[in-house]
Amino acid sequence: MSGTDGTTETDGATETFDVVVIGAGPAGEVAAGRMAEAGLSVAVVEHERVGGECSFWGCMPSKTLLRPGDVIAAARRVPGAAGAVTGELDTAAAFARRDEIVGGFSDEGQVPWLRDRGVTIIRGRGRLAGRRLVDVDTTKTVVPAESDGKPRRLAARRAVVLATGTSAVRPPIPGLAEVEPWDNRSATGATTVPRRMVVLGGGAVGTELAQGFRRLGVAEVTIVEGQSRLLAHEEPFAGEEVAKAFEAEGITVRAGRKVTAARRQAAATDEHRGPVVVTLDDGDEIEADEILVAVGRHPATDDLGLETVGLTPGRPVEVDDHLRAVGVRTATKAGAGAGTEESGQDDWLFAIGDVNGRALLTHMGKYQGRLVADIVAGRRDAGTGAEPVEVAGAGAIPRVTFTDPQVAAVGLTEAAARDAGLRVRAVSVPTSGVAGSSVRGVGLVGTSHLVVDEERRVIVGATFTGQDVQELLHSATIAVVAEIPLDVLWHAVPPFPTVSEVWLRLLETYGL
Ligand SMILES: Cc1cc2nc3c(=O)[nH]c(=O)nc-3n(C[C@H](O)[C@H](O)[C@H](O)COP(=O)(O)OP(=O)(O)OC[C@H]3O[C@@H](n4cnc5c(N)ncnc54)[C@H](O)[C@@H]3O)c2cc1C
Ligand SMILES: NC(=O)c1ccc[n+]([C@@H]2O[C@H](COP(=O)([O-])OP(=O)(O)OC[C@H]3O[C@@H](n4cnc5c(N)ncnc54)[C@H](O)[C@@H]3O)[C@@H](O)[C@H]2O)c1
Repeated sequence: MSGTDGTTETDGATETFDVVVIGAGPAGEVAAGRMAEAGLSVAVVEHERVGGECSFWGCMPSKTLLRPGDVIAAARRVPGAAGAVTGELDTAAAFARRDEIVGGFSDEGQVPWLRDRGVTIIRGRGRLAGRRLVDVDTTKTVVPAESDGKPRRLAARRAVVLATGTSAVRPPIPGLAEVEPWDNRSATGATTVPRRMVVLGGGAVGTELAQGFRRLGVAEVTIVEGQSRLLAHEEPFAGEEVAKAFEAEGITVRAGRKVTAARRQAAATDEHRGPVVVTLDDGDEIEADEILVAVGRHPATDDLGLETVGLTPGRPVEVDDHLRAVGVRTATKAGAGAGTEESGQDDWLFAIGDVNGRALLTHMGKYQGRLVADIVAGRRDAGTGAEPVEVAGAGAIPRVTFTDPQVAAVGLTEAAARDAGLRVRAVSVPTSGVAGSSVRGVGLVGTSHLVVDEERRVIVGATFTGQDVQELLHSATIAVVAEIPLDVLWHAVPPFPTVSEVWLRLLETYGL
């Protein structure tokens, strides 16, 4: 098999590209587009919608549904504006805006970005079929009009990139499957709000959607979280502040509790599914109209043909710092006996985005997509000539939970830094203690917090809670990634009156 970059070949049975990407979510899209821009011939195989979970059932619809409640809450904190908020949140208009944002659940708006770059989109379900080979079942697509239903075999000259994402975990709780709980897809795609809702899991999905639905009009919302606090992976104060705000707006938080059983009280009718009752491990029962399960994600590797290259299905695809899959069965070596195979590192299989389990965030998947595109296209570091490495994955992952108050964090928590053996000191100040916060309204809450590596005098973690703190985060991300010494940061003067003056207060509190 031979070919020049930028061309596609077919021998009738096998179509050959430089690169085959499986999955056109944010990670796969970015990787495919950037590789095509570099002149490679690229096929991307997608069985649902170009844009993936984020565009249709994740980031975009969830943030759209949160926005009306956020704006109203922010206006109510501003004397002079508060009195102008006289009506109720218009739930129907919020859902209509969500429908616009998800393009009516069509990917027509997303496809041109790939096609304009010359990427071939193949509708169907992709599966590895051995070294550098991908089989596509073109009957398995939600866009049958673009498929002739015939099986296709694709060969990749340079690389196969797995970007198949995840789906919601449904824990094996007795009765849970039978009550047909909501997951992120049913919740972000809802067209009505239930009167009462139980949310299982107080992580990112659970907290955002619990508050979103409360503000959209759900009368009773209860979150059941197995760990001792909400957002258990963040600094302890973050989950505590979110829980306090939730309780104040009528969301009940049952932390440190497990659901042991679920049942529906009555049989479903056309109009009504009947109330659902969940039993907790302390014997309490909670009755609701819907239960949302938000307890984490399962990688889409169950039926991806991983076993054909020596990897184990049903788990995240482990990768090295160049995003190459670890443990891929290497090709038969010349001179070795027929059928001899060696297990070890091979260089053609990459896994990016949620499917590698490193950081289940759109921006991190896209970052990994850019890195893999550069590696496959042969770009090297201008200074060292080295292959690109995933620098941000090691202790510099930025994340924002879009609750009110928001939780925006990058790098290590204080506990994680200590666990990593660092000698750290943490400082914190109230986010509302600066003039920039006062002009934004009254009753604002939140904390700004830095974790400083005492030996190097650099920031290894930062967390900001409060209203609209998401835009503070990138300054912290730059400080963490660039390892800027505190004494240099002292000369980065925050403008007055902005909330970024918390940086000044934090450095002063540290002792500068
Ligand atoms: C409710 C919710 C809210 C979220 N909000 C945010 C947020 O605000 N910010 C943020 O950064 N992250 C957020 N996330 C996480 C974000 O959605 C994911 O990190 C992101 O979608 C991962 O991108 P991906 O490309 O790796 O996978 P996905 O988006 O899951 O895309 C994978 C694609 O692969 C396709 N696919 C799978 N298997 C095959 C196959 N065998 N053949 C062909 N195609 C296949 C799928 O159909 C899908 O299109 C949220 C998640 C949820 C659930
Ligand atoms: N704003 C954002 O960037 C955003 C928003 C939503 C999701 N996401 C991403 O999606 C990923 C998945 O989110 P998620 O909320 O599903 O998972 P998660 O891992 O963030 O949270 C799941 C929570 O469920 C709890 N849990 C697990 N099993 C339980 C059980 N049986 N009973 C009660 N609680 C239980 C866990 O302790 C955890 O707190 C996140 O890791 C995040 O990276 C990001």
